[in-house]
Amino acid sequence: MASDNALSQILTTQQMRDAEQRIFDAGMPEFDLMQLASGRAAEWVRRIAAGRSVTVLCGPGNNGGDGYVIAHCLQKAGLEVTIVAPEAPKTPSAKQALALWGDDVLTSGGSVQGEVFVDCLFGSGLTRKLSGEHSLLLRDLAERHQMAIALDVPSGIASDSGAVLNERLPRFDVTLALGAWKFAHCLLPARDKMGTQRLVPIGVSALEEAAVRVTKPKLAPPAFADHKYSRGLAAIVGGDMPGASVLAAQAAMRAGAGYVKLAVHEAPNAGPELVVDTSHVRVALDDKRINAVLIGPGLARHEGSIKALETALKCKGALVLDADALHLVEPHMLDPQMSVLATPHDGELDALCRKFAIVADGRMARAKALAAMSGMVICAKGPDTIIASPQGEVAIAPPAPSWLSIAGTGDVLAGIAVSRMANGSDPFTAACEAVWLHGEAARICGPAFTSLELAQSVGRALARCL
Ligand SMILES: NC(=O)C1=CN([C@@H]2O[C@H](COP(=O)(O)OP(=O)(O)OC[C@H]3O[C@@H](n4cnc5c(N)ncnc54)[C@H](OP(=O)(O)O)[C@@H]3O)[C@@H](O)[C@H]2O)[C@H](O)CC1
Ligand SMILES: [K+]
Repeated sequence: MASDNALSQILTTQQMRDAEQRIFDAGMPEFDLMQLASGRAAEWVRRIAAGRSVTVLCGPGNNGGDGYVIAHCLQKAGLEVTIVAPEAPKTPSAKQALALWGDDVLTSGGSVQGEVFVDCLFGSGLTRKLSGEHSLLLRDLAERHQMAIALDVPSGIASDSGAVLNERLPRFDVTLALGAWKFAHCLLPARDKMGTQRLVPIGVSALEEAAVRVTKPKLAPPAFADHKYSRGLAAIVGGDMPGASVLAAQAAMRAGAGYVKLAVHEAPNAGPELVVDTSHVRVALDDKRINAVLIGPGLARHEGSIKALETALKCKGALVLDADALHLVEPHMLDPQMSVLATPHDGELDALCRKFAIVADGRMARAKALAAMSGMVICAKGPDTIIASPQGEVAIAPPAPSWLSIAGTGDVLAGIAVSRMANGSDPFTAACEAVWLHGEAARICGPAFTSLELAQSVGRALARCL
């Protein structure tokens, strides 16, 4: 498992430096690590270039040092290579790398006509926005080549926040992350600049406190002796707009729970496979066998909804709060003994942060602070979904199809999550599993699907995790 975690962990610049330091302390000289990292990155560039000429833009730090080594490896492999370096190397390893290259270096890019461009101007050590001169050089070279590859982090992007510091930065076709993922590889707007991403492993070990990328969960089929209650009973509380809770239930039935019950005051037009309980929500939820409850999708916001939410909160078990429930819940209503997962989109995250008096910059900081303050696991959903636990764990979803940007997909996500929690997953694990299954269901659907089709694909997504 440790090696799996090392490949999915997301490190800050400081954590990356500490990890490198541990490698140096274990006896590897700094320049050897640069040669190892750059040699492996060069192999990616060589395959992508497929015989085409390569231009490498080198900066003054170790990202630039990597560039000189990559250029050297590619030249040795027989490719035509040009280096543009507006500044001389400053670090000892970058100076050694220039010496290894030992050939001409252009200080401006005006006359360069290559086919594949590699950006090694700045990487994780970028501390401020690019100067006008650097920004223009980068854009100009990227535009004059057929394709652009960024080494580690594209220049002009803040590694720890994913902020894009300059306007009109190029969009890269490929980004090669060195040693570990950085937050910029996972968060918008940076991720949108990076094209296809590949991780170049260099032997960094797994860090217990590191954030991780959500990876495919390993799920088990039901045991031979299992029955519907041992697999988990999930109750979904519907409201004035029952369509949303039907979508959640359709997803929940395919995500692991053995029994999904929809509690609504009026039976919706749904298939015979769905168990609908139209008794009062107090009666419907008064069942000790219920393992997890979802409330929020289609609930509406009125006195009756608050009563339903209070009833759900009295169940004392596992709870998923979504949509309207996130607007209705108040800090004093939450019992610290409960396992609660909240699945807010950006507007709902804002509303929750106001209620819990959270003041923090950026979605990740807000999700982490809200989780710590409220005791809930927060799944801040969006194109770069962030999952944060009260204990400080953080997971970020890998890219999912942009076709998910339709109404109803949030209801499907909440339905998967409550099913996983009824099946026994803790809220943080359930959120990671749900996010992965949701993305995979969208990939199975292909372009332009409905939310019901998405819910109906969850079973096939789950099959890929067995
Ligand atoms: N991940 C690994 O295990 C390895 C990574 N390597 C590579 O090293 C870089 C990080 O190298 P580092 O030297 O820390 O940083 P950079 O090369 O990104 O640049 C830092 C230098 O640039 C100056 N700076 C910062 N921002 C700007 C700016 N906007 N304009 C001009 N200059 C800037 C900074 O100095 P200041 O004092 O001026 O701030 C530094 O001189 C990582 O990305 C990998 O590519 C290694 O190869 C080993 C393995
Ligand atoms: K770079």
